[in-house]
Amino acid sequence: MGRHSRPHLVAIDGPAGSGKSSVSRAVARRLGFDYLDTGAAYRALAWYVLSKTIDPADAPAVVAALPDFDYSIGIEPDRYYVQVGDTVVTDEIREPEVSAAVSAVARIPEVRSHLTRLFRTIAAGSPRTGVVIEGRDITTVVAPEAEVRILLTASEEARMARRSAEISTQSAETVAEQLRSRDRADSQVVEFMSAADGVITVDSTHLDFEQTIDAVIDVINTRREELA
Ligand SMILES: Nc1ncnc2c1ncn2[C@@H]1O[C@H](COP(=O)(O)OP(=O)(O)O)[C@@H](O)[C@H]1O
Ligand SMILES: Nc1ccn([C@@H]2O[C@H](COP(=O)(O)OP(=O)(O)O)[C@@H](O)[C@H]2O)c(=O)n1
Repeated sequence: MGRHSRPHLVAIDGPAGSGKSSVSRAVARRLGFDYLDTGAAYRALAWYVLSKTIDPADAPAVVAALPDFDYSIGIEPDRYYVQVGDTVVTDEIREPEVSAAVSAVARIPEVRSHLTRLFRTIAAGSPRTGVVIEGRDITTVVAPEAEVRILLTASEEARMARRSAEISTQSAETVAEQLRSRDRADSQVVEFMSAADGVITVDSTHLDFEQTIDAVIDVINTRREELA
């Protein structure tokens, strides 16, 4: 068994509601890996910008706020938290106001390069055998060298239904419209609707949660055998 007999990085991209966070966390748990949710950092930055009453569309003002953006995240699958400075924002970053502001900060190139560096540092600091990293540009920009690269997709209908089942404070139509408009804005900046070269697509439209975890584990095991 060589040093490369196990994948160190598993990169998972996909659109909103495809199951990236929940599936990545479950896969990490099963493998004894850490789990890095990159969307949380974009969300936390959007939360931070709003808390400073900065307009998320004011790119120079957002970039000027980056040096003071003191971010931390729990990467153990069972100790997930998101913190900015001394404030725990794990729940706040899922609020509709943050979801509505996040694409504006995510389209700023300096924000992307700043956070990309941060993600690489966090992943490199993991004491575990491997890390599952999940987002929109992990397979292409953040960790294109990852041993396993997966695009997790699901039909728009399935994704909207899953997300609206989670959010009880808004109507299904509102949730769906917000998700569609965020996907549209995000896909102008990064390509996550089709798989890049060497990236394996897992379509979860007709799979339940457990079946999706199994499908991702199968892809990882197949790659392990190829690399062994
Ligand atoms: N294959 C699946 N079948 C049904 N529900 C799923 C499946 N995968 C994920 N979910 C559920 O869908 C919702 C959205 O998943 P989430 O992991 O938050 O997606 P993402 O991180 O891609 O936005 C969650 O409630 C999750 O439990
Ligand atoms: N690698 C990433 C991850 C997230 N993002 C941005 O962060 C937002 C929130 O990501 P998320 O993964 O928490 O979103 P959901 O798909 O879970 O709703 C996305 O809508 C993108 O604007 C990004 O640009 N690049």
